[in-house]
Amino acid sequence: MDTFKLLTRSTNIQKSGPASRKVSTHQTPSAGAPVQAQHHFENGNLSHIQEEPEHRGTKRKRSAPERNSGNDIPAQLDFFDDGARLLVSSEPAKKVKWDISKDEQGEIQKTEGPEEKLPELSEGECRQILKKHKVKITTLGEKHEVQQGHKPKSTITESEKRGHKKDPHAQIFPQPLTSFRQLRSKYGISRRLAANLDVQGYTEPTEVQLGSLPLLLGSDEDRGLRSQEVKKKKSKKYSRAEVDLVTIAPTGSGKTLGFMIHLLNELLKDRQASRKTHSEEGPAHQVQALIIAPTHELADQIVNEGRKLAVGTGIKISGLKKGTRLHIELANTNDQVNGDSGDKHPPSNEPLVKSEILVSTPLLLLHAISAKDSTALPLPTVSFLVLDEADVLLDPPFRSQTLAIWTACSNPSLRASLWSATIGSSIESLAQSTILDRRRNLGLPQSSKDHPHHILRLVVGLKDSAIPNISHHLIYAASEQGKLIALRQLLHPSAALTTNAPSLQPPFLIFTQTIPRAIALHSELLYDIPIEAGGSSRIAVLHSDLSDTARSNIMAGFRKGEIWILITTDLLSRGMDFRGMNGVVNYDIPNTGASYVHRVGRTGRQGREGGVAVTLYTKEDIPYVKNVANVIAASERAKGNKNGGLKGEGEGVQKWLLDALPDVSKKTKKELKRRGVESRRATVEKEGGREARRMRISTKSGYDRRLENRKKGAIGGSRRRMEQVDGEGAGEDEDGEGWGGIDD
Ligand SMILES: Nc1ncnc2c1ncn2[C@@H]1O[C@H](COP(=O)(O)OP(=O)(O)OP(=O)(O)O)[C@@H](O)[C@H]1O
Repeated sequence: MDTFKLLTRSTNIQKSGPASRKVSTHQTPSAGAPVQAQHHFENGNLSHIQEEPEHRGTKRKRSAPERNSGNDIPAQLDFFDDGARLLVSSEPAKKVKWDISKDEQGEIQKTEGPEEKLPELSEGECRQILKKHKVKITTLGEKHEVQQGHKPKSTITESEKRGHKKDPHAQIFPQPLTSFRQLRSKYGISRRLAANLDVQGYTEPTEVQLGSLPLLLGSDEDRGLRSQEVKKKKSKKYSRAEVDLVTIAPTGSGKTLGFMIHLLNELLKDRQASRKTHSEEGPAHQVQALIIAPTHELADQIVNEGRKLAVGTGIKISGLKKGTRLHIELANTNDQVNGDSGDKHPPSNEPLVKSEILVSTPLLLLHAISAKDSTALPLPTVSFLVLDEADVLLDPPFRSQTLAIWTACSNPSLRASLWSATIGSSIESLAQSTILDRRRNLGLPQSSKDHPHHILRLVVGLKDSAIPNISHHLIYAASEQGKLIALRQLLHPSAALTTNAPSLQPPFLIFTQTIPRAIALHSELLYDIPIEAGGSSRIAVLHSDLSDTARSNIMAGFRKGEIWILITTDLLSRGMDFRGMNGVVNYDIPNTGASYVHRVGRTGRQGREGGVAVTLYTKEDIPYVKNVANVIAASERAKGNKNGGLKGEGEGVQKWLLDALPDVSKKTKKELKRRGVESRRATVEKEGGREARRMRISTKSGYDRRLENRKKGAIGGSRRRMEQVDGEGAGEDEDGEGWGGIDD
């Protein structure tokens, strides 16, 4: 089953270099055009950018390794290529040699190749590079000391010219990160971390990393918030970035790596600093960074990714387990409640969770820090809070939990960063006010020259839009039965040859609106895969009503390629990174435009071409489907498909359809977001079951169903009668007397 092993992003920590990745020669559709680290908006890569200033006559000495020319991808990133190509194209001479051996203290002795020492780019060059990669960074919140010279003239307002206060939403142009080498040469990340990045095959930053890492790792000069002249005068000492960051970047663009590099670097620097000042480290493995994610599956994935980067650094990353308490007193209370003696956890400075980075869902973490009266106990050791999929975490039902955790982070130097492919303005404002209120409540100074604090927003590409490198199909299926027929057509390998249906090869995900619908669809499709191909074991259903163990077994099966088709709810719509995912089927339309963006973003990751997103809709969906149609049209426009996107037959959204679909009112949108299409929630108990019958997932006619039910009833009845007879006989001995049990 090598074909489907492409999904494996996780389980084992990679020990060897990218060239030794097990690659398949099989070309799946989503292998498509080769993978590029930067992909979404720029056909070229950074080599173009680096050439440009030279074209314009700026002399720049570059010791950086050459990148593959043109649109050739770095061999390390071409997960679908065959081994031969990897051997031919990887040029060992140009790779940094990280000959790492550990000494007794776990320190690294290494031999490094040449480090990339690029001179500072001028403001114009920064602006050009960021623009080319559609990276836009603005300051939010407090008034900032933005250098007049750092602002494009066109954005300087009349009042600013007259010397009034500067626009708080000014665009800034930080030094972009044009290669991962700069992480070491310019931002001084640890050698081990740099080596781990190299081993994992990361050489070229993606757009979101290009923009976010200088903001998080650099100084105010690197961020374009203070003139470079100041920097030249000052020695470049380590100082923690006083930046809270809101990042909005497309699905699959590498946000996880962005925040993980930042956290690991900060924690390693902290450790180094505390070694220097106290000649010893602080308490080992104290929780210093929290990463909150909406689902267990995503939390597990983050832990896995983090561990690969943390190999050999001594930094521990773990996922919070059910029932774990973060405070000694809470753990002891638990013991007392459970009748334990209480001396299991004698008061000490030993942390209960021995990890520097803790990843959790909001509810689990809140339980871990909540006292009996439900108040959240403070987390003073936490200096970093990362909200992955921040928009969903700051929306009901997670909002109150997330805010309670945020408030519990009482460390004055807490830095927060929020990441998602979709963050609406209301969530952005909530984040901003939470940051500012928290500072006020802690009595921290507002941003000033001496205590600069910035809230920055980074947007990559078109805000809140679906990635342009997948093909979107919006298919009208009239009724529930029609949807099932359409789905079976998609499942049939020859569908694309005989009809206009898009080609959809496993592995793929199918999303439904509710858990009962996912279960119903699963039992309907269970026997659609021929026995010779693995039969019912190839298809599975995953939802939050399953036990944790069942959930992780299914995830492991899907990642290993044993399961080809996974039916699920929005549980897996966010953050999950399955390599080589060929498609996504929205069996039920998503509740919001953002939900569409995230669901379809499970394919086409890292810029892979060939991913397919199919959305089926019925006449019940017509009042709501414009939400989705608008997102598809925007994505097609981003592709350069000006007419609204009729690229292939049945692909995208045709303009006439977009015009014909009714607009969705604000009220309806709100209701839809909360409940989905109401008729799909109907149960047999309601309305005499009529609506439920209409929305049922089944191809069987009413007549067949009645026959089947009668048959089932008859079988059930006869079984009950048999049991009754058996029951009457049971408990009687041969003499017909009741059994009296065992005498003492
Ligand atoms: N610089 C890079 N070069 C090559 N691959 C990268 C790079 N950065 C990240 N990746 C890979 O890209 C994939 C997607 O990354 P990630 O899961 O972080 O995306 P994301 O932006 O968080 O997406 P989502 O919004 O869906 O959560 C991962 O498999 C990751 O290993």
